[in-house]
Amino acid sequence: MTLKIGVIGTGMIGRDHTRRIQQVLAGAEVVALSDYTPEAARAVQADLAPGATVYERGEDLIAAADVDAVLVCSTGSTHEAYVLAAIAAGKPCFCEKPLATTAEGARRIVDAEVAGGKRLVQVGFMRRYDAGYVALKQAVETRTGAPIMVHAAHRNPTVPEQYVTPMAIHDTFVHEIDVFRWLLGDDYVSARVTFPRTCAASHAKLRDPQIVTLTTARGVVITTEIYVNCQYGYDIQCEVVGEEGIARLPEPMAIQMRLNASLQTAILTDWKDRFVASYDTELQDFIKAASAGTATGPTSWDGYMAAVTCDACVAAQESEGTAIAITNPERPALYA
Ligand SMILES: NC(=O)c1ccc[n+]([C@@H]2O[C@H](COP(=O)([O-])OP(=O)(O)OC[C@H]3O[C@@H](n4cnc5c(N)ncnc54)[C@H](O)[C@@H]3O)[C@@H](O)[C@H]2O)c1
Ligand SMILES: O[C@H]1[C@H](O)[C@@H](O)[C@H](O)[C@@H](O)[C@H]1O
Repeated sequence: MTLKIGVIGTGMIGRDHTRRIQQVLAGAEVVALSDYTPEAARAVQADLAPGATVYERGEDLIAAADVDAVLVCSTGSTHEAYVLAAIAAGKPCFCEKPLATTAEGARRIVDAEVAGGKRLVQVGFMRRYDAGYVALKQAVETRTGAPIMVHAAHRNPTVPEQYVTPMAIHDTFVHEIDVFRWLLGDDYVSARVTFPRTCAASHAKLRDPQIVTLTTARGVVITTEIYVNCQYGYDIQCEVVGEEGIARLPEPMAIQMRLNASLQTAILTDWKDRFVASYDTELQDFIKAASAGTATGPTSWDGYMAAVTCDACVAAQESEGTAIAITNPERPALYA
């Protein structure tokens, strides 16, 4: 059976996911497209999915009889309503991060999915599918002894002008928030943010870089440098210090060169290249589960816990240097 997918939001990532479904992955085809700007959907239709129907409204795409499953790739603030509509229609739904822009919104999705009694939502936290993070998790679980500290960095070369201080949490650090919960099998109890001096490449509404310190329920302290104007490349670093040893996230594969009296390897500059294989694997996983009428991978609960943690981190930005407590509500049995 070929899973018939509808894609809502045909901007950068909606286009890229349509390409991978149409040209890379097995078992699915894009039969419907929708975007707030219909020309954007029609452009993706022309380039990648000539057989797809273009809908002016995402709600109509979700309701369409020939759409088996939905990808929500629109602007973050629109995710909640579309995911709730997909759950109401009983259709599996892959939602790009964030699941919702508020913790309350993400909780409404959790409650709707729990009320329906089965998993229908996968959140696009693709790092869990990255071969390097999978190997790191295995090393932490079997080799390093119990983790004590994590040192991490999330560096982007530049960001657009409209990127402001809280986005370093909601848009960027949200990946670390999810992947460290998964890596350590632990939840957060507090967040603190400190700001070094702002770099010259930034602007008045963006304090960059910043350092976020998360503490987990088991007492692991995670420090992450978020530096989104680092200039030199797209660089994701992570080192876990355990009782018996240290495990480090591998660098992306790169040819090592001996040239002009120096030893060189290139550093990637675009997040799409850094995680290209993980996007493929996460969506193939979605196709497999959705073909069986359900969902797998990162859950609505993970999306909700990420939103709760984001809120605490933004509060921590606003009260620079102060630890903000994070409460962990009881996890519903559906996400055990
Ligand atoms: N997992 C990742 O690494 C990753 C990477 C990039 C983006 N994202 C997420 O994907 C989402 C989209 O990001 P993007 O970079 O493609 O942004 P984008 O701005 O390129 O595309 C967003 C699209 O959504 C459309 N849109 C806006 N409101 C809409 C509505 N109500 N209904 C339908 N369409 C609507 C816009 O017209 C636009 O075409 C964001 O939530 C972003 O955080 C995730
Ligand atoms: O939307 C992007 C994307 O999620 C990248 O993975 C992240 O590195 C960027 O900071 C963010 O702006």
